[in-house]
Amino acid sequence: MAGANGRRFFVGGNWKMNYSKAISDVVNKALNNTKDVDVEIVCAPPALFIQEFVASKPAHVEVAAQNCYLAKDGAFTGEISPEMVKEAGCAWVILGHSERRTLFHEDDDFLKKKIDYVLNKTDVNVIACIGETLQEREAGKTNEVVERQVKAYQEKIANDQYSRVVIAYEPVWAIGTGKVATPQQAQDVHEHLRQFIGKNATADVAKSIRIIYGGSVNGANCKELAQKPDIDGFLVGGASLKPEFEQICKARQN
Ligand SMILES: O=C[C@H](O)COP(=O)(O)O
Repeated sequence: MAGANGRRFFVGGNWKMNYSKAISDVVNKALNNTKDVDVEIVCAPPALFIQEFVASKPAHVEVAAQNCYLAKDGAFTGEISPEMVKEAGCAWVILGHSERRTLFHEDDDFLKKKIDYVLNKTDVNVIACIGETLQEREAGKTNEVVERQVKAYQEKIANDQYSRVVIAYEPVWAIGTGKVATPQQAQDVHEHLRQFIGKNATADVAKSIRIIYGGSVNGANCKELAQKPDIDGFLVGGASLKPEFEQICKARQN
């Protein structure tokens, strides 16, 4: 069920390169306590453990891959295809995470091709990440950077495909640092993005697209962030592996 603004709250848990049986047990315990919560929950374990998680997770939780390539199969050592992601039980894939951009040199042009492939060749949904570095923020370039990044994705998203896309705004300086953006800082960027996305698509898209925030979200700061009108959920790293993930999934509840 969607919220008053028509957008269903969305919480993603990005496990990154972290896995153990103990972590999986902790997450499943937290998730089992979210069955009656009106929120879309999507967890992204490392690729090798997707099928194990699919077999153990509660039914209301969806699964994402943390990345994929842009072909069905072939000589692409180390990669997995969107089709394989789907076959393993994922309804979602995360694209363009800042760690992929920075450590693995994925740029807007490459990500544009990836989102094109995923949306047009499969029915896998996309969590499309964007976000500025500290240097870019301090130089007053936040809007310029996120506009460039989101526009690259938008070039390949047809108006009727936006329901399959969630935009994750993750300021790089807030990821894994404990320095969460203030609710107002995040709201300002989300509001700007919503208007910008609408200009490149339609007013209906602007109204319905879900824009989630990521960067040091935890059980203590999630409620205040969740009150902001343009924050439609979270992409959570570290805290998605802990019992507090339950509270984060419940951030919009009274
Ligand atoms: O994908 C999640 C983000 O990178 C946030 O990670 P974090 O919650 O550990 O800061």
